[in-house]
Amino acid sequence: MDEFFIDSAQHSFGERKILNNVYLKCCVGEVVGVLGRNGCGKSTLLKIIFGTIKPYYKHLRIDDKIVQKGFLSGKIAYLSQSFFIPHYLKLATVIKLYTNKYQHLLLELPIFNAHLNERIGNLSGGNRRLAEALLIIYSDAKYVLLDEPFSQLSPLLIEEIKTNINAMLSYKGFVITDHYYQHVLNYASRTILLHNGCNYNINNLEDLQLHGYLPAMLH
Ligand SMILES: Nc1ncnc2c1ncn2[C@@H]1O[C@H](COP(=O)(O)OP(=O)(O)OP(=O)(O)O)[C@@H](O)[C@H]1O
Repeated sequence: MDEFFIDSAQHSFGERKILNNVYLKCCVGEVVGVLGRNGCGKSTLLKIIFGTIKPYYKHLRIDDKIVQKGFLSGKIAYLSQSFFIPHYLKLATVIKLYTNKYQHLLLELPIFNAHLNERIGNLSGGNRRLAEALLIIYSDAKYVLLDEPFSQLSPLLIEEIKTNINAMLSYKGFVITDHYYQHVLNYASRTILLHNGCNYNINNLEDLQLHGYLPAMLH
């Protein structure tokens, strides 16, 4: 099966229980949205899947194989909330370092082409965020976890992210967390909400109100 899932994810920081019993599945060809209030554990969940947080318990399967840390399988890539590429590297160098199979697609992108000889630290904050997101989207990994990919981006760059995810959807599955909930709800194939350490399926704004993510009198 071309899918990964994490089941029964449980994690606490000290006495504070963050994830109680969380399930998340992602197939190749779909974009799964993950919403939730600040501090509910979205990044923690993605880091557990990627393998940089060791949870109290989890069952992680990638393409029918039980896996301890996602990154060790080579099939999971994770875009964190903070910049991860050294500021002094030129974009052209970074593309060669971070991509392989889909490198030619990335090099052909007009938005990248204009900046190839620039150092990544000299790009505007939004363009740097976009560049890092595109490197992860076009990485070799089959499943891509994007932690707030739309934050700092103007509407045109948000569309650029979506266009490039669409371009890779036949090869990959994507998980996206973001507080731009309308973008997530409208764009994702399906969406879950993390709340009180558990996951809930979300179909519309009313579901988000029901679980207290949105104020009741929004519309
Ligand atoms: N290393 C850590 N040590 C202790 N507490 C932590 C640690 N990392 C995260 N936390 C706490 O765990 C909770 C969940 O954090 P997490 O970053 O997963 O939330 P989030 O849903 O991604 O939030 P946001 O939407 O604000 O990015 C928060 O209360 C946070 O303060």
